[in-house]
Amino acid sequence: RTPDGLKDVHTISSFHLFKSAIKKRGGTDQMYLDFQEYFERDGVVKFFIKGKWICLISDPIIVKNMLLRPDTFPKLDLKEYSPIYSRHLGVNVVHSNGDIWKRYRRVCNPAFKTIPVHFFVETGLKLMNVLERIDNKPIEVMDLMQRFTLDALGKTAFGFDFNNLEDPNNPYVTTYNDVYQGLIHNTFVNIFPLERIPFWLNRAFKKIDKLHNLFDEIIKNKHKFIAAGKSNGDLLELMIKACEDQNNANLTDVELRHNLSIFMFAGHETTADALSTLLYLLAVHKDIQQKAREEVIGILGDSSTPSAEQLKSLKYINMLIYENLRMYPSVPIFSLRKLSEDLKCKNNIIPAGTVIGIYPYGIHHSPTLWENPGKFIPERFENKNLENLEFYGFGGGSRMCLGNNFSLLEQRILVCLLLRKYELSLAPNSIHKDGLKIKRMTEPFPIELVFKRRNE
Ligand code: HEM
Repeated sequence: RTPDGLKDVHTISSFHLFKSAIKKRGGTDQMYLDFQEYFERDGVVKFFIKGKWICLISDPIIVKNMLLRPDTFPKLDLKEYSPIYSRHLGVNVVHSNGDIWKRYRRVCNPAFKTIPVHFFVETGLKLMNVLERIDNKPIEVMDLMQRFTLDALGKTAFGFDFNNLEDPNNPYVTTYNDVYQGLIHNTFVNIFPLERIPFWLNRAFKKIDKLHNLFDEIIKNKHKFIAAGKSNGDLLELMIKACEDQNNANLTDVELRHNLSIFMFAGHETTADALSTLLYLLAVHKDIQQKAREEVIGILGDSSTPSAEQLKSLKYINMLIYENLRMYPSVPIFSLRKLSEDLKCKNNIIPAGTVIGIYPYGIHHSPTLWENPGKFIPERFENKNLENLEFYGFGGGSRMCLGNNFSLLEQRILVCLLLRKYELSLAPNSIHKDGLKIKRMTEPFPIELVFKRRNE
């Protein structure tokens, strides 16, 4: 039954959600089109999932206010949402509140200050080797980007090589994918109440525990590595060292594991999706692709890989990255929050206790906030202060993305390497020739691109 306070908020029916999942028409773009009238008029719609009413908020003023007052709009305890998420991610820096969150941030912040860029370059060069072997034939980029970002994140987060680019079927990758593709990012698991079936849940827990064993082993080895006086500069090492600071409370190995798991959760698919849609946009906007290439060649000169200084100067590439994230925000719904007080949203008063999801797609595509929101126009971000734009690709306020610079660097490096060497175009007869077709949430149907070697 709908609670009284939510009666006037428009409902996306469970049948609609089900139909979207089955018909593979569950993209966040289609959801916005189907319910744009209500998002624009009320700034909120609701749906029922995992035994809860969830309100999706797209009103920019309310969203700004929510992000500036995290104590009034705390994150939902994962235990209340899903046993699977809770088992894998525990209490971590994304889903915690108050003092626990502050304690985690004190340990994580210094780790993200010095990002070991060379790992991105090394992994990027490995990806170039894969492309070299393909030789002008169409290749599916979403899979390729997933493999690249997993390898890059494994190395930068804990100095571990998943080797997904060279050997995608190795047991580490399979163990990881069993949890992420099979459970965490699986639409059916997220829509249907499978977690209520004890047999199914037990099997899911076994897969999660297997991945935990791998992470625990990595943490154990890292302690030994540091004790031997060695250094690699990855996030795990920097976090362990930050714990040694007297002002920081020590994190237990389980807390370290929960936070490393959330870095994988928050940083792998997000960057892979962003890179895939960006490469697609470059492939279909040849003029923009050429302008971006000219910037890369102008700044890099003869060097084949970018230095940290050169990366800072890539202004146009940065604009492309932001505009891509505006059009295709790779976090389509922010981590859920629970209202600690009633919330007035235009004509509705949403009662305290309601679960809320911030919906950036609705803000980024609102015709009242952006001119021609469906068009790829990187110049929107030229000389603009991001705070003055209704842009929430990386969140906002004190809970803003901790890995935004990490991801920006990773994306800039890969775009540089690719544009310098290849000309990108959409494969002939692509289903995306009249616009990107999204299958579920932010996941497009496979995108085949041709990487044609340039005559330098
Ligand atoms: C294109 C890539 C990425 C996008 C679009 C993105 C987006 C976001 C967004 C929207 C939030 C805010 C969520 C909320 O308020 O509920 C967030 C938070 C966060 N992100 Fe990212 N992210 C990306 C990459 C990464 C990477 C690579 C990492 C780490 C390796 C990372 C780690 C985090 C963490 C730890 C938080 C939580 C911060 C806090 O609550 O204190 N993200 N991200």
